[in-house]
Amino acid sequence: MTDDFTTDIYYDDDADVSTLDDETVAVLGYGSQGHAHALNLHESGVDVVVGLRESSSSRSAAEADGLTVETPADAVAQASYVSVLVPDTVQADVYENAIEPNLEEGDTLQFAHGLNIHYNQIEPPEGVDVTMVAPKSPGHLVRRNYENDEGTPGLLAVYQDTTGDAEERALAYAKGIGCTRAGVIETTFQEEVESDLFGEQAVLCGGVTSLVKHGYETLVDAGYSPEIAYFECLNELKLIVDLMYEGGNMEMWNSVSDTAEYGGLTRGDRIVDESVRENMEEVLEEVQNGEFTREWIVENQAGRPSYSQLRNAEQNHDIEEVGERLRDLFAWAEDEGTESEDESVQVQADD
Ligand SMILES: NC(=O)C1=CN([C@@H]2O[C@H](COP(=O)(O)OP(=O)(O)OC[C@H]3O[C@@H](n4cnc5c(N)ncnc54)[C@H](OP(=O)(O)O)[C@@H]3O)[C@@H](O)[C@H]2O)C=CC1
Ligand SMILES: CC[C@](O)(C(C)=O)C(=O)O
Ligand SMILES: [Mg+2]
Ligand SMILES: [Mg+2]
Repeated sequence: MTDDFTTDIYYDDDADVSTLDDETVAVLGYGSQGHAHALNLHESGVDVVVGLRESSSSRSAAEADGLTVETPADAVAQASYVSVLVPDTVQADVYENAIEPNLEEGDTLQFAHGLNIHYNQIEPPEGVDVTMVAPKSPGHLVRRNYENDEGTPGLLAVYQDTTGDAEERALAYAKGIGCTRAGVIETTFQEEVESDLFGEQAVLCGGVTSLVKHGYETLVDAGYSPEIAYFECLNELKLIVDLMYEGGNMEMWNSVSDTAEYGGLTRGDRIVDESVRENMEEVLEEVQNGEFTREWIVENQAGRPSYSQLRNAEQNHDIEEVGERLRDLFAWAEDEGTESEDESVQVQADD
């Protein structure tokens, strides 16, 4: 742990995976986060059981990876530590039907995102610990980083500590999935949920795709070739962000030409201007006052009509088709799939 920051940050030396010796960890779900947590914990020496529906399409993958698979209810019944890694929208239902009836006093109920606890969709009983270990990364990279002996930063929060060991146990889990290699920041469920929802909506997922599409459309509508617009506004973004990731904005500014730096510094704030900042504040308020989560719950209850429509529009945007054709021609292009797509990007960055 270091004292240099505004909050506690934990590293490998602060955690001990053997805290979970003699315990079974149930990982519910084998999707993006679930497969990464289950495999990383398993390879860290933790006894893991994966909880999946009988009909689950992920069952064969988990079994092929050498893991024991049970139904969610049976997995919880066998375990003293339950990691809830099914989608946020089904967690309340899975909790009611499979988790709550099988929880025992002293068990740990853990999340990778605090939405259902923070917005009161799940109300855990007294007598169990409720914690969160939230990797700040897509699950496939949590797995890849672990396999490469690297770590993934994460957040840790304790919502309810009845055993007195909640923090120590969550730290052991965080080490088991590789997060303490990179640093685990102590937080609260509220701070994790609100900052995560804001970040993915305004900057990381929503903001950046919108910026890319607007840039691409502006060039194509002005008569430039879609291929050039794709490389300029989407492909090169990864290379620019790699520099920001490695050394902050200054490393990026130092690497690009003076012309790019002057143009960016004088024009950037004209694009993302004060009105964008006001929009960001509105989006944050909708997260804080629960409006976004209420909307998302109703959208799911209605069968996701808007979500499906928006997803189709995104899928049918020209930039997808142009990008697919171009990526197929990359020298390192591999078979389809998240792993191979991730690989291809990595090779490009290393070049
Ligand atoms: N995606 C990410 O990288 C990140 C996610 N998180 C958080 O991690 C948690 C998990 O998210 P994520 O990994 O994206 O989830 P996924 O959508 O990838 O989870 C899919 C898995 O959940 C199973 N599942 C779906 N519905 C049910 C159900 N009703 N009952 C039992 N199992 C079910 C699926 O199996 P089946 O074949 O049965 O459908 C599959 O194994 C969420 O809280 C999320 O906010 C946090 C940080 C990043
Ligand atoms: C940025 C999206 C994320 O919050 C994540 C990968 O961290 C998510 O919910 O998937
Ligand atoms: Mg998120
Ligand atoms: Mg996130």
